[in-house]
Amino acid sequence: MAPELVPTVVKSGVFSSPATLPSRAYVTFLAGNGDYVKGVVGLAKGLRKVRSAYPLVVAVLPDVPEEHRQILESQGCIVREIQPVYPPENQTQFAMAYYVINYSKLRIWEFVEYSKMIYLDGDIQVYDNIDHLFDLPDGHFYAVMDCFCEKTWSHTPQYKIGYCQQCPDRVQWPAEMGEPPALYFNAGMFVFEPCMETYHDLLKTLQITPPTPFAEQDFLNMYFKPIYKPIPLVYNLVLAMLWRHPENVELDQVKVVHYCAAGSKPWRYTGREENMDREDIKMLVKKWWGIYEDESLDYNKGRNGVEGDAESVKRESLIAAMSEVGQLQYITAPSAA
Ligand SMILES: O=c1ccn([C@@H]2O[C@H](COP(=O)(O)OP(=O)(O)O)[C@@H](O)[C@H]2O)c(=O)[nH]1
Ligand SMILES: OC[C@H]1O[C@H](O[C@@H]2[C@@H](O)[C@H](O)[C@@H](O)[C@H](O)[C@@H]2O)[C@H](O)[C@@H](O)[C@H]1O
Ligand SMILES: [Mn+2]
Repeated sequence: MAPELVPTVVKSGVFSSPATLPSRAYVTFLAGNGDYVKGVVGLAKGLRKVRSAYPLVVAVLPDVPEEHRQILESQGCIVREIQPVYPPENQTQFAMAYYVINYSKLRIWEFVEYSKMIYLDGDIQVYDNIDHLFDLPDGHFYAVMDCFCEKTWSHTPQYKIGYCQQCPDRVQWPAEMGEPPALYFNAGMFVFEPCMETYHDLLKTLQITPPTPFAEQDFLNMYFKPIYKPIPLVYNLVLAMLWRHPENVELDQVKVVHYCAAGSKPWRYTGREENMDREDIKMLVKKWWGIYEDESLDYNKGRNGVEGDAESVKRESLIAAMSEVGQLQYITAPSAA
């Protein structure tokens, strides 16, 4: 009988036991009793397909029904209930009502049992392993730059003059309009460090910040501007880039797709909205469904769909997380025979 391989972490003076491993996790946000839960199930299965070493935490608002929470737990998600976060009472009419609930995303800064987290919207799918982003240097806020060309931006000066950060030379920012807008990220995906001090300061700052059309996305851009670092577009393809800036997109290199364009949510896709009849959109929606419907990707199923026991699943992700530390060595356990 082959000796059992037992992983052990070489004592590097940093991690003496699994309990002190740097805990990392993906996190997403779920509100309401509607169909976004399908997006989160798809995301959980997509992360499993790319064999991520880290769990997916789902921050759920109180209005997410128990049935949906159980579906997520059955897919291996860690479900954490959060309370809503509202912007200052007297001005909510300025934020697109649809987006107001997204301020509740700010609760994820209190998940301090994790040293580093990658936030992903529920309408995002991960098609290549991006665990390496957890190794980005601490002290920064990493996210992909957004695009200003969709009608959703028609309230902004940059939209009015046709300026976009994705192609700053197409329409020069006129000197008479002062500084061009600071680099602005899409808040559907970002790498951050939970921290109670930051969390309390975020909420305190929010209470004196009038809501704006892109709600928590605008707020996060303002708040993290000093430490924001853009990361390549392959980590969050905002679909509008395909028709607004095709010269910036190499679709076969894209690791993360963000189904945020109107009509692009795969679980309610009809193909009738503008741009939704494009071949690349149809391919990306089909790709999302391929994962969502793949039963071999259900939790506790092995690579070939063979039932894997929960222990083996846990050990595999612990080994992967420990190998992350780069201190992992295998020793052969004494033969039991
Ligand atoms: O009814 C809703 C609306 C939003 N969300 C969550 O909030 C995120 C941000 O909303 P959305 O992705 O629709 O915004 P977009 O990226 O399309 O602007 C979603 O991905 C979900 O994770 C949700 O759970 N239920
Ligand atoms: O609450 C505001 C939202 O703002 C962002 O979505 C926008 C942004 O991507 C625009 O650039 C698009 O034009 C637009 O369609 C899209 O809704 C985030 O994706 C989402 O997570 C959330 O923060
Ligand atoms: Mn989104």
